[in-house]
Amino acid sequence: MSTVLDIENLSIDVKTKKQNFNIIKGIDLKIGKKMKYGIVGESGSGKSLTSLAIMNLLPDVLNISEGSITLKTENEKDLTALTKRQMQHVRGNEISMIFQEPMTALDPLYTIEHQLLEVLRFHTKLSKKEMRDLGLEMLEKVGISRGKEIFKSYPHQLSGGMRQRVMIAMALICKPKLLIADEPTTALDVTIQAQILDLMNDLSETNDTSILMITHDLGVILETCERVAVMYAGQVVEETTVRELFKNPKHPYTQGLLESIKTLGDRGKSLYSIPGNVPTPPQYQEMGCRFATRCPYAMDICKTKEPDMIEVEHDHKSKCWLHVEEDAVHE
Ligand SMILES: Nc1ncnc2c1ncn2[C@@H]1O[C@H](COP(=O)(O)OP(=O)(O)OP(=O)(O)O)[C@@H](O)[C@H]1O
Repeated sequence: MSTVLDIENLSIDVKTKKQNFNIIKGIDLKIGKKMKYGIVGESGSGKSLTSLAIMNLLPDVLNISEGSITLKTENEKDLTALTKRQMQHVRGNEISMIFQEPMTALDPLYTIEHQLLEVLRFHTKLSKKEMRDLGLEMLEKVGISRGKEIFKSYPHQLSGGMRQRVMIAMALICKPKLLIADEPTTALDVTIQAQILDLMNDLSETNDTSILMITHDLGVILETCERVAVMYAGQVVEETTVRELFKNPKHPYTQGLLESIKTLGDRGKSLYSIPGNVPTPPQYQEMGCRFATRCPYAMDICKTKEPDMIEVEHDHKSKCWLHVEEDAVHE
C-alpha cells in the first residue's frame, strides 16, 4: 500500500507563561492512497487537534513538541517544517478540510460563487469562464442543480445541508490528495447525513482522494472507513481495520464504546455508557495508562506506568497492560 500521509510520534504541548504540559502524545498513523481512515473518540480525546496539526492551523499556544507529519505526494514534505506561506499552497490544493459547522468556514459577506472560485483563483491559472464552468460542474456533482442561482446566494440563505454540500464542493474542487472531514454530518438532519457521507465517498472514489474522517460516532466509521484509530485522552489506544475492530476489539476503552452502541435504546439513546469522564490534560500528566481511572480491568501497574502500543494480532495494535504477559507486568 502506498501512503499519502504518514504521522510519526506526534506530540503536542500547551506552552504559555502560566502553563506547560502535554496534550497529544506519540500519535502514529499511516493513511494509504485512496484509503478512508477514521479517528474516533469522545469529546476532548484530541481528534480535532490532530487534524489541525496536519493543516498547520494549531492555535499559537499549542506547539508540536515531537514527531513529523509527512505528506507523500510528488514532492514529499514534512508539514510541521513548512512556513505559513508554503503551507498555504498545500491547503486547499493537496489537503482540504471540511468542518462540522460550515458557517465557520464560509464567509457570510461573500457570495457562494466568490468563495467557491477563490480556491481556483489561488491555486490555478484558469480563465474566469473556465473557473465558473468548473464551479458549476462541481456544484452539480454535489447534487446542487440550480448552480447559477446558488452562485448568487450568500451562506445564510442556504439550508445546513446545502451549506455542507457547498463546503464539500469547495474542498474537492482542486482534487486534493487528502480530505479531512471533522464531524462532517453531526450538525445535519439524520436523513441528510447519509446522503452527505455517500457523496463524500463517491467523490473520493472518482478523484482518488483519501479521506481522514474525524468523529465521535462509531456508526459513521463503520459506514465509511476501512481503517480506524481509537483516540483516548490525547493518545491512540487501538488501531486496526474497521472490520477487525468491530469483530474483535482489544482495548477495554474500545470494548466500552462498542458496548454503548450495541445498547442503543428506542430513541437512539445509549443504555450503557462508560462510567466517568475523560481526564483533562493537567490530570493525565501523572497517570500511567490514561484510561486506568475508568477501566473495569485496571491493575496496579496501570495507575503508574504507561503501556506500550503492542501488535496483539496481525495488523491490530492496542495500548494496554492486559496484552502483556503477567510475568512481565510484575517484573
Ligand atoms: N488552545 C488550547 N489550550 C489548552 N488546551 C486545549 C486547547 N485546545 C484544546 N485543548 C485541550 O486539548 C484536548 C483535546 O482537544 P480536541 O479539541 O482535540 O478534542 P476533540 O476530541 O476534538 O473533542 P471535540 O469532539 O469536543 O472537538 C482537550 O482536553 C482540550 O481541552
